[in-house]
Amino acid sequence: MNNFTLAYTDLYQLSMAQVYFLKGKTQETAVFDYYFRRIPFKGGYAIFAGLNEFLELLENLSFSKEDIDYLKTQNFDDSFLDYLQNFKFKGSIRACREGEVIFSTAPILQVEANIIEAQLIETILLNTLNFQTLIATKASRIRLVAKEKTLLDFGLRRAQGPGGYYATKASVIGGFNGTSNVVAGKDFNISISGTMAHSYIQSYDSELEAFRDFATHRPTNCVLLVDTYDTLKSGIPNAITVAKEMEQKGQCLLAIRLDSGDLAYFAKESRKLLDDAGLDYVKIAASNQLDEYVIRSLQEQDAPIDIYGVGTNLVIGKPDGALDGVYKLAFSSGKPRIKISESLTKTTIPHRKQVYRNYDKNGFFAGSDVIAMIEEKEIEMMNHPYEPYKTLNIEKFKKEALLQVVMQNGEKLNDSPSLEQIASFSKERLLLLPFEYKRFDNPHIYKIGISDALKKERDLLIDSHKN
Ligand SMILES: Nc1ncnc2c1ncn2[C@@H]1O[C@H](COP(=O)(O)OP(=O)(O)OP(=O)(O)O)[C@@H](O)[C@H]1O
Ligand SMILES: O=P(O)(O)OC[C@H]1O[C@H](OP(=O)(O)OP(=O)(O)O)[C@H](O)[C@@H]1O
Ligand SMILES: O=C(O)c1cccnc1
Repeated sequence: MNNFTLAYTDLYQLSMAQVYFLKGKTQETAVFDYYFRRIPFKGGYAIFAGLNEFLELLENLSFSKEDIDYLKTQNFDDSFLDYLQNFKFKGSIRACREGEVIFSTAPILQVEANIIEAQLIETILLNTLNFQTLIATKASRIRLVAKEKTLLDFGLRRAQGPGGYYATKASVIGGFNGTSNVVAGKDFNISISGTMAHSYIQSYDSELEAFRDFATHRPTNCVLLVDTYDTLKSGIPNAITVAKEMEQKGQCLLAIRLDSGDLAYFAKESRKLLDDAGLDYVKIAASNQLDEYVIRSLQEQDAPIDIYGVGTNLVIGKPDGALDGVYKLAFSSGKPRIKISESLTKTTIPHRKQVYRNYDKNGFFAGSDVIAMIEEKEIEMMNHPYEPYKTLNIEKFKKEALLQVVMQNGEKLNDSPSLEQIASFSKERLLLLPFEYKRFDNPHIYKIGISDALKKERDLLIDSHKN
């Protein structure tokens, strides 16, 4: 699916890059931070996703001859277009591991490159990381309430165009088990599964015949959709008949699927009918506008649902639809850089930085990360980034540096982890986050602070610009 070129960008990146180029800034180093300001879904954490695709894209990113021909029609300077023709990203990147549990304000990733390269990759970076992080976070919330139940992504048909491809991948990072999306299954080695549509049953004069043909010609992992006409009076009795016929052939019906009505009620009644027929191994799948709240409710109602198929609400990241991740200049030409805003929360944090996660004595996340200057070693205090008098003593906590070098001279330093490895890392990390931060309603606020040294630098820079 990755046939992007560097033209996958916003025009202003190219306009700025041309100015840098014509001003001879091809050797000028810049550092940019990637972070977001607000945790999506009013939640207490997010899950970082998309890093692997981003690094792979970046290694191969260039302008095609057709891109350059097109740019020739857009009033760019010929010498700049010659430079773009040979463009290759040669910078370095430090980042959290993909799957990491992340919070607002602290950099998740830092790019260091010549200013033209660093600027030109902004759009594709944000486009890749914001979306996958949003969807992995949504998936993680759904996993939290679904406990050990099987979660399948059914969203491709309602995704924002091709976004569905990466939504499927991100949903696995957040804890989904499989997908109906065939191409994502193939490319990312995700287990694919599926049932049948109402149209298939409607196309027959008899629901029973429809089930029977399906079971005969597609017996492996066969799931029968039982709600086309009357779930309890027709769908389930017909499914039982076909399950019994399958038994005669040494086959097993995997599941029935409910797709409308009161899913808890129908699941309970269906379970009874199946069990009474000696089909306790036949699972119950449910779908229909599910999200973390409906699934939480179904779980609380003890609905005997084994498999949840989740589509729209997952892949479009409803209700947020976007992560507000931003890419901000922190350092260039040997100087720290800042963007000042009326609102302190929009004032950027300058310098090359490291982010440390604090651990409590039991090895769980202690509820705070501190952003420090990259060269700082001992950090004893952290300051609220925007409220001057709020400080926290963090001396006693064990600390872990979250940003590690993942790309140098434009080359990835490590082999790409498999999706399974990323998902299992994410699961392990989420286990270290106390429940209060995972709560949907008014979750505990995870503290992000800045070190004394960084605060001093930032405030000096604000003062120097104000004067
Ligand atoms: N027992 C339940 N507890 C909580 N939410 C449920 C329960 N059963 C179903 N839901 C959810 O309630 C919503 C019902 O939506 P809607 O009224 O559109 O469904 P429906 O009328 O049964 O289905 P359709 O319109 O597809 O025939 C869905 O999001 C569904 O997942
Ligand atoms: O509700 P979502 O979470 O988005 O899950 C996917 C939905 O897509 C399908 O319906 P659709 O009406 O498209 O096709 P169908 O005829 O197979 O039901 C499926 O039956 C689910 O209801
Ligand atoms: O396999 C299914 O049941 C399925 C796939 C996509 C969307 N809705 C349902």
